[in-house]
Amino acid sequence: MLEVSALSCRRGERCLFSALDLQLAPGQLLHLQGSNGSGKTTLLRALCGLLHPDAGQIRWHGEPIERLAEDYYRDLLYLGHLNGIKGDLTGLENLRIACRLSGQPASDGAIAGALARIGLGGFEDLPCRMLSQGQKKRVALARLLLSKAPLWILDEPFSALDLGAVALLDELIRVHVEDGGLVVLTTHQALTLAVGQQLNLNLDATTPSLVPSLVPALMPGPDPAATIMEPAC
Ligand SMILES: Nc1ncnc2c1ncn2[C@@H]1O[C@H](COP(=O)(O)OP(=O)(O)OP(=O)(O)O)[C@@H](O)[C@H]1O
Repeated sequence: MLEVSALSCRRGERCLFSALDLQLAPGQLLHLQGSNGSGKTTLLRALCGLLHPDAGQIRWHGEPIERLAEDYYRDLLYLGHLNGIKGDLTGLENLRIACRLSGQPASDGAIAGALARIGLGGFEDLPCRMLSQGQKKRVALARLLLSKAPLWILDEPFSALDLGAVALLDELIRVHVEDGGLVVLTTHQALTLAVGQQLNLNLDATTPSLVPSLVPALMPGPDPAATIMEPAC
């Protein structure tokens, strides 16, 4: 169980969100939405322990994440929107390092298998700077196939992907949630993915609130013409 209580975050002079409460249980997905600059990445980084909130607490299985430290990071797979891919390394080398750093080393055979499944068979030994944006994204997403972490935090995982890769990622997320995993993700698009237990959180709301949704889960997207509302910190 991931629990957020009374979380507040400022960046510069702006209060991005305040007094935010949420709970995510095994087998649930949280779709985080909001306009550009509303604080989605900030919230994800706070959930990963990469950024200290101004107030509030984040607990994993009842323990504050800063106390759990490595025990929390072992349970967490975070894919940021910049992919975390080193251009001078091959896909295989990038994944070998990422798996080791996450405490779950993978064999080269397993990594090559994951790259093949994600549509990069034959590209394993190419430096990633020579891959297209979508192919780099696929290298990063191959970590989903190699990780045993129950909690996936994914920042814009669908960006730059073609239709085939979107369908594959939909499937990976759906199976993970059905198997009792937890997923927090951001997208600017409506989510086509259908999972049984989906929550939506829109940071554009003055007081962000959690909305459980039916399947398929579609929340109205943010209105680009809408005035940006400042939550009170
Ligand atoms: N290091 C920083 N110092 C000051 N302000 C920052 C910093 N990082 C981000 N911000 C500001 O915090 C706000 C929220 O940024 P964030 O990246 O969380 O938004 P987002 O909702 O993920 O946006 P997008 O949809 O464009 O990716 C932005 O206004 C941004 O300028």
